[in-house]
Amino acid sequence: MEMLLKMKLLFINKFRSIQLNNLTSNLGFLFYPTIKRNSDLKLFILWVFKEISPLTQLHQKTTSLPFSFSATSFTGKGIEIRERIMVKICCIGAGYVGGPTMAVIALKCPAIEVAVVDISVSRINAWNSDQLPIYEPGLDDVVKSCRGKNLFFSTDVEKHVAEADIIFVSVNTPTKTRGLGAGKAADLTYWESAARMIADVSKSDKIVVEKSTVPVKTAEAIEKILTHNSKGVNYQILSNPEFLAEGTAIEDLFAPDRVLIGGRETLDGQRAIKALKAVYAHWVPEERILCTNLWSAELSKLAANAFLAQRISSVNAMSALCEATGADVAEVSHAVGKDTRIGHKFLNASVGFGGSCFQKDILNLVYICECNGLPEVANYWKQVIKVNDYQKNRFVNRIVSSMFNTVSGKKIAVLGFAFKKDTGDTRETPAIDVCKGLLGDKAHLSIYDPQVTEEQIQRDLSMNKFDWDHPLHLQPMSPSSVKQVSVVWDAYEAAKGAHGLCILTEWDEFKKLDYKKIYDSMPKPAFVFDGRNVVNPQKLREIGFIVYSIGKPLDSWLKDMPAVA
Ligand SMILES: NC(=O)C1=CN([C@@H]2O[C@H](COP(=O)(O)OP(=O)(O)OC[C@H]3O[C@@H](n4cnc5c(N)ncnc54)[C@H](O)[C@@H]3O)[C@@H](O)[C@H]2O)C=CC1
Ligand SMILES: O=C(O)[C@H]1O[C@H](OP(=O)(O)OP(=O)(O)OC[C@H]2O[C@@H](n3ccc(=O)[nH]c3=O)[C@H](O)[C@@H]2O)[C@H](O)[C@@H](O)[C@@H]1O
Repeated sequence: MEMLLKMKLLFINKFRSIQLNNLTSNLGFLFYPTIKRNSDLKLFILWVFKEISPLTQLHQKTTSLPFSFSATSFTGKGIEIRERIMVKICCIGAGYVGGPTMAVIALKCPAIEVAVVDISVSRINAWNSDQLPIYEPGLDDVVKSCRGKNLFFSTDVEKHVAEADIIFVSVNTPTKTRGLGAGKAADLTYWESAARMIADVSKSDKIVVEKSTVPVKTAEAIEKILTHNSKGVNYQILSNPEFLAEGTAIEDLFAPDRVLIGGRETLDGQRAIKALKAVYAHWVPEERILCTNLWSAELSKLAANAFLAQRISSVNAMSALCEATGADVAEVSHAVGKDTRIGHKFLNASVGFGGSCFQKDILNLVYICECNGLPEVANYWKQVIKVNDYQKNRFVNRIVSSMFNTVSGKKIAVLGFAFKKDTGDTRETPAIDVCKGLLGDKAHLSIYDPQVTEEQIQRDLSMNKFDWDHPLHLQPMSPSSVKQVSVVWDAYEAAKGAHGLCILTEWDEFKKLDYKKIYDSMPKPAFVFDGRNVVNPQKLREIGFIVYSIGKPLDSWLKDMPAVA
């Protein structure tokens, strides 16, 4: 059969059963790969656009899921289409989530134009420079391969929002520090202002996607803001929470365990889900894209973080018992994790979990439980945070009590400040609480982290709790620096002349340090407090150190000392 006819038939068959409203998204997402490979492309495209254009115009007028169209252009031998039916995505919030997720969408979907916008000029400038604002393995390559092609970073928030078909909102959702729910509830100020701005500037229908982690039922509130200010524009709200972990963000985005999309159970809601699903379907296998109702998607994100944090608090609670009994927490978690029902991941005892989300999201969950009259459930989850605080306090108390009950005037070297390895992020890092605890006992700290700057460490140590979770320009600008803290760029320099050395982040390089050299540079007795179980305590004891490792059998020096917070 003549190729052109074949293609027309294929086209007609393929789209016969599809409603007009879905036609264009299907054209864009499904059909393009087929026609791209055909030699009769030019004639076929002309046919499609002659016949289909009127329909697409109609589509734009009638559907609640608008898609932008650009003219096709033919180059060279008439084979290549440079521009075609194109979806435009805009992401509000160019942070740890917005930046990497959008970069990966742009990489995997060359047909989609992605604009990432932010009110922070310095952040956007950094995204447009060689020095990206966040450190994340693999991110540079992804950004470099799409930036300026189909990935753009801009402060022109309103323009990109107005042009977009799908708007992701990935702004801060900090813990409230004042008023109703202070210390627990999520502060939705930034979300609300983003929603109001979307309503102000939108002239065409939009799919608005919750990417930030938000309380259950936020979509309802957002829907109200948008529809009450809609000026005839239709909005569909989807919940598409993000599960990436920092340090492995690109890996996680390339091969997610699952992508979760929640939407309304109406026809329009289901269409919106389909449109977003089509974006992820470019690289995520169909069975990994889970579609649910809105509230399940919103709650699943809070539940997932709560479950993960709960595992860490469980193993950390065990670590205290190990120290009291002579058991070794690494052996216990290995034995427990061998049970396939439990699994081995996320069972590493530590000085406590950190990061921008676990604590915030559990507090948020606790607040939601309380508001729904479920105090027992709220208390259950609250305990996860209490154990985490206990673990950090216990660590500080171990240091102070080992060193003759005072660290006043003593130099303590701190290795690692980020909340985990392979990131420069310090939000809610346990290092802040440990350092503040030691400073409270008048220690002098010499801190080294391969990815965290002096300015950041000083800010973190002088900022109030939760102040960090706001756009940069709204954070306290020049907090006074803490005098007993120096920040150095080498672990050996940090340790020189220190009475004790504590390891607070599990950077690989801390495993390979020359601890004999370090020992020789320290006054005696020399102590190592390993909050991440990165060193071999036995080897260090052979050098001469007094060693405390979380959840490991205690050094004889520590045995009679008070252990608990
Ligand atoms: N960091 C992480 O690994 C993960 C974070 N999340 C959630 O994603 C959300 C964002 O988190 P991050 O990216 O870490 O935060 P972030 O602080 O790195 O980024 C948020 C960005 O939003 C911008 N912003 C705030 N209000 C704005 C507005 N009205 N218009 C334009 N830009 C605005 C800020 O300037 C900031 O650059 C939070 O809800 C968080 O809980 C979810 C999964 C993982
Ligand atoms: O919502 C979020 O922000 C994200 O929170 C976590 O990701 P992240 O905080 O980047 O890093 P994790 O690897 O989960 O580590 C969190 C903290 O727990 C600590 N941890 C982790 C694992 C473990 O076994 N023990 C332990 O102490 C880490 O050192 C770190 O301080 C979740 O893993 C992500 O799925 C989620 O998307």
